[in-house]
Amino acid sequence: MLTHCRQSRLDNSSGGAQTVSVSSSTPPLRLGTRGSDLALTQSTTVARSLTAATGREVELVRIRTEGDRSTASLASLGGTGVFAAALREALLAGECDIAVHSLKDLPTAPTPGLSIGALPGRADHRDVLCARDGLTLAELPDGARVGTGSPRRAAQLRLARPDLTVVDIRGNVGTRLARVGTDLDAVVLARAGLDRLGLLERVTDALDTDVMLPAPGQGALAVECRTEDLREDALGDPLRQIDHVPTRLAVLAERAVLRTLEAGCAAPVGAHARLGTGDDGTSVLELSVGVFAPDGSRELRRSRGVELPGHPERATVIARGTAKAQDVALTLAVDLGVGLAEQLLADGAAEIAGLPAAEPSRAEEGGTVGPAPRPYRSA
Ligand SMILES: NCc1[nH]cc(CCC(=O)O)c1CC(=O)O
Repeated sequence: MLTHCRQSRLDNSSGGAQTVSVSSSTPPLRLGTRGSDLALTQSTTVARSLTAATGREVELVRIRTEGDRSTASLASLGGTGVFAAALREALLAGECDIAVHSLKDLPTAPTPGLSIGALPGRADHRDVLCARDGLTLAELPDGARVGTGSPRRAAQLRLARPDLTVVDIRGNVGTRLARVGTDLDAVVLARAGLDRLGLLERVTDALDTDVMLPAPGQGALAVECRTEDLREDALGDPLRQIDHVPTRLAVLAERAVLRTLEAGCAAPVGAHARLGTGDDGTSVLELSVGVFAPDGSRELRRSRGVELPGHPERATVIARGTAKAQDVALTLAVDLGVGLAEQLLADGAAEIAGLPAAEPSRAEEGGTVGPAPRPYRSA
């Protein structure tokens, strides 16, 4: 199932990344990546920031996945994590040391032996419309054809514009964009992916969360590794250098929603959390969740906030040690997501979104979103 293709190391690569030569006794970190443009861009970004932060050389190892080969719609592939599975296999087989995933494509169930060792600062979380002739969502003509393979986006498009024809499409970002102005009037994509690919000029309308709640974790990258390696400074230190606490708190809450609803990345569920400042200067984590009937006939939206101790938004690089404030903040973030999801379930979310009747469980809490809690500076 896995095919590998060694790529040249990142030092001396063009693009202005700062790389530092290291002694030949330090082996490069091997970063497993899918071969799509988006995956390679994301992997290269993480590789460069690791090298810039630590001087450690990073080598890309290409892994081919089922998700890349299939031409079936993501909805029809059914299972979550088609993209992640091969990278995880390669990590467990020792064929690479770290793997970069789009967090939103990563199943919430923990993989024994693997952990998310770093969550770099998140890019823009929003979905955007790329339409012909610069059209916004409101300006699309009656019955316009809009492409997406995501039941979450399809449901919200139908809610916003019941007249639209939503077309189930698949393929990489470039393939989707190429259909705009030919058989489609527009497609909906993640702004983060377009940004990474240098394609922001194709955006004709940024969809705010009141119209289009993004996928939990959208815009965030996850760096996964073998849990045992995380305890070694050789890997643990570089990963801690690129970890971003506000991102970790936000996506913990969002993914706790998904897990509690027992929903996968293809479910019609949107969530977005952000760390803000309350009236009195306190840190507040605010979470908005929506579950949608796939046909756009119903929606259920709820928001909730929680005050966090200290000032996690100021901590971009985590120091080693223990701090009670961080344990408390991470727990509060998970509780926020679990609590809001339980409320949604009580209000009928499983029926509306066609989810398996979920039994709330906290057993897996924290399992895939990181190693042992580490402190932020709670000044
Ligand atoms: N499901 C595919 C996928 N996975 C991650 C991104 C973009 C980057 C991100 O959302 O983090 C995309 C493309 C898209 O949804 O437009």
